[in-house]
Amino acid sequence: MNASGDELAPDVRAILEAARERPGGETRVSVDARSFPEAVAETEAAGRVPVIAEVKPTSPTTEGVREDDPVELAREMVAGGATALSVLTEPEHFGGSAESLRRTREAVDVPVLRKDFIMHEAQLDVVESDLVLLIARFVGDDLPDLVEAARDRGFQPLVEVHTREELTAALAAGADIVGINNRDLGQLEVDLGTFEGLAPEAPEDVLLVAESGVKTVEDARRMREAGADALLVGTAIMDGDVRQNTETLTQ
Ligand SMILES: O=C(O)c1ccccc1NCC(=O)[C@H](O)[C@H](O)COP(=O)(O)O
Repeated sequence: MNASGDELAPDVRAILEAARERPGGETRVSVDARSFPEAVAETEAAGRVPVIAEVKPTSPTTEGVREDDPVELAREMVAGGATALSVLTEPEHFGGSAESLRRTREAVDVPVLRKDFIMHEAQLDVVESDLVLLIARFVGDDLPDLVEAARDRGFQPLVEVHTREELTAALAAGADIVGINNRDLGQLEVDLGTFEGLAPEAPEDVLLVAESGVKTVEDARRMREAGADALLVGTAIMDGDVRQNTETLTQ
């Protein structure tokens, strides 16, 4: 696997370089995590679509910055029916912070994903969350150790993949929550066909999250029909009334 940064979009190379330099926490965290699989099952039982709504103030592919208090946005997303939240903690390219995550998790009772570009173990110790994102392409051969290190701290690791090779690596590392990212980190292009192509390769007992590019109810339906247990949605929820947008996608 390629963790070197070759063939990545310039924005992604910059994200990766900054991530490598970012310090970790000084004290090992220990999390009493809210169960994401249980939250998904409860949403399904209620006949709604499990959505992880993302508090994403900005990104390399978004115009402008949303300056609202992340806690207020998060509350609106939960009121709109979000099963879980994703909070960006990457500061330089996504406008996130560990403090936003800490405050948000305190204010809601749904599971919260820490959305960042974690490169080494000490970076797991920056802030508590229920789920933590590990990107297979970025961490390369360190993936099994990072999955174990995350679980040792009580986190539920969400391992992100984009290719068959990365999916194989995620499963070999013991991942049981896998995000298939429709956004290609090489060109930053989004293709919902990525999820459709890879989802059948995952075992039944793996919880599958369709990440990126879900904009409409039709997109959501398409991902669910392809086997998505949950959807991770940022831009389409952040653009306008976040409560209304979440309600529309979770119905
Ligand atoms: O969203 C970006 O512009 C981006 C650019 C470079 C690397 C990663 C990026 N996004 C990370 C994500 O995984 C998305 O925030 C997440 O899947 C939600 O996607 P979307 O609903 O399309 O905003």
